Amino acid sequence: MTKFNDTILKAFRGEETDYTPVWYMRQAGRSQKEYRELKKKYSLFEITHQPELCAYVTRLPVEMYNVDAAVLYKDIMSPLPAIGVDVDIKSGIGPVIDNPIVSLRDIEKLGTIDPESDVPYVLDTIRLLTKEQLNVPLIGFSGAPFTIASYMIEGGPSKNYHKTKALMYSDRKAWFALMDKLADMTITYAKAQVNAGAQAIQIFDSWVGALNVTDYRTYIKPVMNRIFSELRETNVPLIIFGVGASHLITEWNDLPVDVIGLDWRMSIKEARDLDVTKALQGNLDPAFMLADWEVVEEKAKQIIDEGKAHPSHIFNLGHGVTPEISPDRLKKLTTFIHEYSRR
Ligand SMILES: O=C(O)CCc1c2[nH]c(c1CC(=O)O)Cc1[nH]c(c(CC(=O)O)c1CCC(=O)O)Cc1[nH]c(c(CC(=O)O)c1CCC(=O)O)Cc1[nH]c(c(CCC(=O)O)c1CC(=O)O)C2
Repeated sequence: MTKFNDTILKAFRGEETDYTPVWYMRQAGRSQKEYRELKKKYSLFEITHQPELCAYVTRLPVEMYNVDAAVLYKDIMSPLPAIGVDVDIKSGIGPVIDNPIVSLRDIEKLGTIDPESDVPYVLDTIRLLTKEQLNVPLIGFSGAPFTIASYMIEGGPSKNYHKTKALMYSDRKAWFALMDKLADMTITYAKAQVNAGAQAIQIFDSWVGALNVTDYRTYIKPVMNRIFSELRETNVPLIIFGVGASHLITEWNDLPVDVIGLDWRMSIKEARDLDVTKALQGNLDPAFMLADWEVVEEKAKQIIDEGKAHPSHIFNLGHGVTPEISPDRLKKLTTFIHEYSRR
């Protein structure tokens, strides 16, 4: 195995690096033909239950693109069965929950996660990857309470989160009970990933941008503060990410996180101009990946240049790699970022 490359961990911690490190959300998955072949035989959950296979899927983009980190292949819904939520991932739809949460009674029935007995395969995959296979750090992750709750309440993906917001606005007791249960799950699950070997944790609050700032402060910020404060004990870098959440970025800057993941709606410079002090991750609009290479290169240069002026920057897309994006493009972009950013 070649020497372990910890560049991205330095960038996560806000230290200057020799070049801009890069990883891509959803770098493992449907954009790769090897993955699509596997999916003819196995579902996402079937892959994640087999550590050797799951480690292979996780490693594939690292080997193919030379990215600076691996991200554990699984879904934000993966821990839900452990707390008693029956979830299925349906092709072309996404996560589906047949018995959505409607009341405090449903919330009180939710259990707690014991990672060693409930998701041993996740921990085994991490051990395999970090002890034997990877020469770059492994990023573990968990969904955040609002985003997970939105699937549990809506029963699947949603455009407007009306049922989720209705519960939040009308039954504070139920809402905070749900946030607390999901926070406990997130903390226990993320800590177990670190204990097994994960070297950074990203918390996906993908859909929290649906809330305004005042409601974020009232209904979400306290629970996010608790999650990150407790995860600080692990000493690994902590990343927060959300889509369409630029209006919440100064709220996130208050949280005990190391890195803020930006989607494409706000530039790195605009974030810095708001006095955001954390390391920044992002933020090429995945749509650019379908445009002519010259266009991609020009936009990537701008992001790298703005990132260099910031204490620390990690290149990523503004959201996950979509199935249409070609692996050749991802490889070319990774090489370009590494070469162009070298100091
Ligand atoms: O069908 C679709 O287009 C996506 C369906 C979907 C899934 N989870 C979901 C959604 C979105 C939704 O419906 O709300 C729900 C889901 N999963 C996830 C997030 C967080 C986010 O992306 O903002 C979310 C919510 C937000 C979002 O999807 O944009 C996270 C996720 N899914 C997954 C991974 C692991 C990985 O990519 O290595 C990761 C995390 C790490 C990372 O970003 O790299 C894997 C995953 N989940 C899923 C799929 C597709 C189906 C499959 O191969 O069986 C796949 C594989 C792929 O993306 O190609 C299912």
